[in-house]
Amino acid sequence: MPDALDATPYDALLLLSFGGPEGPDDVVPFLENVTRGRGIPKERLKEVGKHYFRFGGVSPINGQNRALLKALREDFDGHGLDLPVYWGNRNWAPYLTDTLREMAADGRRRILVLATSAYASYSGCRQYRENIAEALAALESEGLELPKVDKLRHYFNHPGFVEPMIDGVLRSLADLPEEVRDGAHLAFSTHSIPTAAADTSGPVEAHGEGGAYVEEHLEVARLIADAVRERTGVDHPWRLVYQSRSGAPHIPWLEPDICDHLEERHAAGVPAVVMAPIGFVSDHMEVLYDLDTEAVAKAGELGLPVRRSATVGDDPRFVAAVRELVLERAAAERGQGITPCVLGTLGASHNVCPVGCCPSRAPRPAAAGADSPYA
Ligand SMILES: CC1=C(CCC(=O)O)c2cc3nc(cc4[nH]c(cc5[nH]c(cc1n2)c(C)c5CCC(=O)O)c(CCC(=O)O)c4C)C(CCC(=O)O)=C3C
Ligand SMILES: [Fe+2]
Repeated sequence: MPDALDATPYDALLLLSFGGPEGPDDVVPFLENVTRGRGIPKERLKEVGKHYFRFGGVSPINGQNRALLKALREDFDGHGLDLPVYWGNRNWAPYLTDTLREMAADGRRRILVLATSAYASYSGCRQYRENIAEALAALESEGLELPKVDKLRHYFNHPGFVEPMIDGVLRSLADLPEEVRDGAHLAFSTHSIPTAAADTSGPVEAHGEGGAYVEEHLEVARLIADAVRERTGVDHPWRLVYQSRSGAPHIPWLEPDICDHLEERHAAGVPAVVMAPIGFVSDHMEVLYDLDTEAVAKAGELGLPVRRSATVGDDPRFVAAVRELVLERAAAERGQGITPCVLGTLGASHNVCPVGCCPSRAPRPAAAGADSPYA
């Protein structure tokens, strides 16, 4: 039996995710949950509904989170880390508020949150913190004693997140026909967001052109591209591209779109492209539809060989990274500074989101940050 690991002061980990429909009847109510008050055109919603119906109305994201939950529990058990793991979502059952209520009933007092988003941004960070604040407010109105909730730092540059993606890109390259392999370009893809949201992502000092969102993705892309060059001896040109744009057409979002990029690469004579969805933690609908269906169809029209590389999912290295992140944060809370594990040059992201980090257009209370109304 290994020595027991210590997560004190934390008494639970909460996996916090997006949620997705689990059958055809769930699709419309799910999309209503996602888009409530967000100004998404009706046409776009109808279109996105079709993506889900194409897959029987089932998003793979919940199954992937169940697998991650199981892997985390097994990893913690196997390492003598006595920390229960719960799961709650923003947009579908199990809903965050219900999970937090259950955690409070189980007597959990100090909760650490792992969000299934590795980068800074309103959608990937503050919006989850707003969801935690809403859930805490609901518990408060029910007269329950509130647990203290913290959120893990952004893990985009943790080796347990980057290394499985390096292997994924290498596997995709190896899977391309030999005659186009060495000439292949790499397209690192992430969720497009409004440029205004990108520019104000991260702490105030990181605000500016693209903000922390673009900077962090460029770092991961560079880390993967460098490792691929080292391992193959081939310099594959790369670019950060975007997918899954929604919102009104007159509002600028990050570009280029992956499909436009494939067209442009093809026109430039590039013989093949590997699409690496570095913006996502698992192969959910944004990957299955926007890349594997739509972008692959575009490449087919062009006659451009493409491969899509793997996301981390429940890769054991990612699961171990979560354990390390928990132990790192717990030590920091106990005042025992341990050196955070990171690759590259940006350094470890903050443990506590500072005031002004990833602001929303309509300010709402957000928990688990320096501006939290909850202790
Ligand atoms: C940055 C980012 C991530 C990555 C970080 C993270 O993972 O959190 C992400 C993940 C996801 N986005 C997802 C689904 C959707 N996102 C939408 C809409 C939007 N996403 C946005 C951003 C992001 N989204 C934004 C700025 C909007 C516009 C409306 C708004 O400001 O809120 C819409 C509405 C319809 C449409 O696409 O227009 C849907 C259905 C799913 C579930 C997939 C599944 O079911 O398997 C996942 C994991
Ligand atoms: Fe999204």
